[in-house]
Amino acid sequence: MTTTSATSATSVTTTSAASARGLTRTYGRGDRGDLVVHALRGVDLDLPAGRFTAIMGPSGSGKSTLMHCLAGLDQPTAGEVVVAGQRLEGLTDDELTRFRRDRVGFVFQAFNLLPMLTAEQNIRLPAELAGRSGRDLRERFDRVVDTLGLRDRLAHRPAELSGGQQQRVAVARALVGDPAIVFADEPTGNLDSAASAEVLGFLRRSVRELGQTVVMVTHELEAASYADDVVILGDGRITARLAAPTRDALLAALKGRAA
Ligand SMILES: Nc1ncnc2c1ncn2[C@@H]1O[C@H](COP(=O)(O)OP(=O)(O)OP(=O)(O)O)[C@@H](O)[C@H]1O
Repeated sequence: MTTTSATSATSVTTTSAASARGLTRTYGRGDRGDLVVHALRGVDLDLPAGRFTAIMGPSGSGKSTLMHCLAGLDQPTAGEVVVAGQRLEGLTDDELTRFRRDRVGFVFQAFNLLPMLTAEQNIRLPAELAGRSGRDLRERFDRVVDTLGLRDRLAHRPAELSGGQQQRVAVARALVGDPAIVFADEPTGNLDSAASAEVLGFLRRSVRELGQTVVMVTHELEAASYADDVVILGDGRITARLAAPTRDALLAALKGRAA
């Protein structure tokens, strides 16, 4: 551990946007002679609401597995996950689908916009599928669109937008349903540095101005520098947790030594 570790309490508290206790994910079955992979080895983590947290670590350290378990996209082998006060263990597939639709926003490396829909239709679609409508949705839509600077792009289809603009549309889509937490998986992986800076700046604004909780997996030091907190994984465990780290502190923690 380079700095403060995650809390060592044994049961999950529900005041965080997301918490994990003893989160373990193993792939493969040793009894068939397969290679068993320990993707997560008992992770304890609390992600405070209203903050921007980056998850970093070497390839294969468990970042995506952690995010998928927290987002209800993967089932842990053992341990507890609570997101927005909801314990995920024991939920049926339908309940998990509803939970994700209603409480979680996603931003992926590939923007995953529907090509035949305009930016506005793409942004509204998940909230409308979740049955939201009326003044609350309109007000939230306006706030998100203005925060992301998309007002003059709403009638464009994805093919008529730059990569950075498409990712801003994807961020708006994730935010418009007012989710308890937004998970961003390498959101700048397909963007050049100018577009990356723009998208990261908007993610940070969504935290500052809309009170959003954002968790982002990234390989990029530059991207992590936009976060309030950085959690570093190594071989399925948290090896460091840093608040607003400098680039040098982050590099040192990634290399497993004090700055
Ligand atoms: N479905 C799966 N079946 C078997 N092994 C898996 C599966 N998913 C992930 N793993 C293994 O679990 C470990 C953690 O993988 P994970 O994708 O979470 O790491 P990561 O830190 O996100 O890596 P990267 O930065 O390369 O995306 C790796 O050893 C990976 O090969």
